[in-house]
Amino acid sequence: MPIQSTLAGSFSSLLESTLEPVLKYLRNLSPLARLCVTSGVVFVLFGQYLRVKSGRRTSGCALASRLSEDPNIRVLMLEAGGSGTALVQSRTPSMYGRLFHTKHVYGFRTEPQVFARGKTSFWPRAKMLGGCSSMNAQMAQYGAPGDFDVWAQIIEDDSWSWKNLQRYFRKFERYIPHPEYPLVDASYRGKEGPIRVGYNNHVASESRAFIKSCVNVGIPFTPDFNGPNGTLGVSRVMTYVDEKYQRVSSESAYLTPDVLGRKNLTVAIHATVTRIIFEEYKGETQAVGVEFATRKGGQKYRARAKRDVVLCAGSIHSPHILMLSGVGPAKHLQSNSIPVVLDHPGVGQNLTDHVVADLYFKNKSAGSLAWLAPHSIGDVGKIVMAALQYFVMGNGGPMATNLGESAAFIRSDDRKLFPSSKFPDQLTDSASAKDSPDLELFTTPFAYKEHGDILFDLPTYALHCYLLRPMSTGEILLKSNDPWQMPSLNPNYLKNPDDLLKLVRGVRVLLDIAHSEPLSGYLDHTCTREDLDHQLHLQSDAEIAELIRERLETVYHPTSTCRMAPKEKGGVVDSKLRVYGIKGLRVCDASTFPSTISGHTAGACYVVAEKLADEMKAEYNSA
Ligand SMILES: Cc1cc2nc3c(=O)[nH]c(=O)nc-3n(C[C@H](O)[C@H](O)[C@H](O)COP(=O)(O)OP(=O)(O)OC[C@H]3O[C@@H](n4cnc5c(N)ncnc54)[C@H](O)[C@@H]3O)c2cc1C
Repeated sequence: MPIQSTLAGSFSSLLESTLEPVLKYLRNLSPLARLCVTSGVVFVLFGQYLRVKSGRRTSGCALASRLSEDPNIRVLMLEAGGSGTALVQSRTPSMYGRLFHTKHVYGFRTEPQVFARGKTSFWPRAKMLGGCSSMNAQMAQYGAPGDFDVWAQIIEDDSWSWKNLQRYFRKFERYIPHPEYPLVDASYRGKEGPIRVGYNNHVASESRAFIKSCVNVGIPFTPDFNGPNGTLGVSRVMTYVDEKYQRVSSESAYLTPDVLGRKNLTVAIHATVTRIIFEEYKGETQAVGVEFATRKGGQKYRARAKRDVVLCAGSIHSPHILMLSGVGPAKHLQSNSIPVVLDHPGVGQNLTDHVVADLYFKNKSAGSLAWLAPHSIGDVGKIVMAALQYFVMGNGGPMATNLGESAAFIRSDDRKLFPSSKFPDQLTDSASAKDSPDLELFTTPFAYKEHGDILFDLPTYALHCYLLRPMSTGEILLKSNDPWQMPSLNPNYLKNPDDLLKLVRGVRVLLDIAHSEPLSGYLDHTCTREDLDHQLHLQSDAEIAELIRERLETVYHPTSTCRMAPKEKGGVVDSKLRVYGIKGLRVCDASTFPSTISGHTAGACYVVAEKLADEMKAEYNSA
């Protein structure tokens, strides 16, 4: 049956019969959740246009907010989790790690990584409003200009080039000038966007010293990683932390009470999309809605869309939902007893993730924040004082650290840092341009293992090196056709040998930095403990490579599993983020990145959503 007539003819009864259990469910939510979901909005699902979006995440909140600026566009957003802004661990910049093993997070583990000692890697992904922007490290570096020019080349559409995306970076951003950072050219930063960025986070003296030590080993200072001169250099990291020292997430910025008060926007939480519903119309397959449930084994609900279903479920769940719905590699779907709607070999492929190797040092100054995980009465005292400063006096302090405080973006073929006499190998250049980096070095005010599960019993400081342009890629596959069983994740870390060799270079330069003044003055290089890295510079490259394999972890940036690229090149969506071969179905999140970016992924997620919102509004209004 044609979609238009279904909506025109029978949508009110559909609303009552199909969604009454959800309405009942919504009425039974806790007061806080009620506020988030209903907040003056009536659960109305038809109008001039109807969209259904699954998930309310980094990209999803931005898209829903922008689309619903147009009163003619009706938006229903479905999110598997609850509110992020309601959680103190999300709002407080230093506390996001405390969410990792809670019900607000999907605690994925990768398949054993054969090139990294067969270890599995923990991949926390947010299950809450705002998605991973509600629990990320708040580092606001958006990648290098060349990354987006590569995107434009891959998808053969110049609207994705750096030059043309500038207006979207400015559109989401509201830069808060900071007296300590007068060198930033504020005229280059966005002024009126919803996402507040600036330098309001707490920074340890060691992280300031890191910047000077980097300059001393030959890495130039840059005032702004997102400035007109590109991203190479060392600096303090700009953050998604506001003037009140609170996290700025996609939820807090885009879903304000005003936005939630719009009559044409409905946000439902604890609503997990289990599959997309398709219908055949005039010989074409069309997405007409989604099926969702509040829990495994619970009642299933359906919501229909008049125009588009937009998946914003992130790099793991968007391909997962597509495959569960019959859109993916045909043989793989069949082997999981899923009827094939469309053979789409690219779905779940091209999984690309940034990996990090951590170095641990004993901190001999008073600045270490290792006491945030207390080991003594003295540590507890420090926590109490910090909590008073942050929560009672409201003036920030150590609890306002985002942990990733300073960073340097470098190239592994920089001959000043890596002279050919010591590093003779010619490694494949995977950077996006000659002035784009392939390695990031960053600091944290204490050392940790296993994503913070294991801490040291002494004051520490940590340096980290991560690979920005890995050449190893992997895949996401189904484990079964059960939507509640999480898929298999295999990023194939270090499959390409050059990835490891670049990390070895990164670790080498980190060790130089650690042994250069002024940072070296903070670290106790006389310490010989084997679980610390004060003697690591004495080891061979082969030994360092083994240490990297052992310590390798995700930096939480999986991308490109529903890649925007020509279909014959493994693309899943076109340059308007439409799934090839299916009408009314789009994807809008990090899964669509044509290739990964040389930095932190949240900014590009906002850009993708801002751009799509503009294009959808224009498209609908001209229809
Ligand atoms: C610990 C951590 C630290 C990070 N640090 C930084 C950083 O410092 N700077 C930076 O720029 N980036 C950082 N990132 C990465 C960045 O936050 C993500 O790349 C970005 O937020 C991804 O956005 P997204 O829209 O693709 O998906 P997500 O933000 O992951 O959103 C997906 C959403 O979909 C929902 N969902 C999933 N499945 C379903 C379903 N079936 N039905 C309904 N809803 C569903 C989820 O609950 C979630 O809300 C970090 C990420 C993590 C996890």
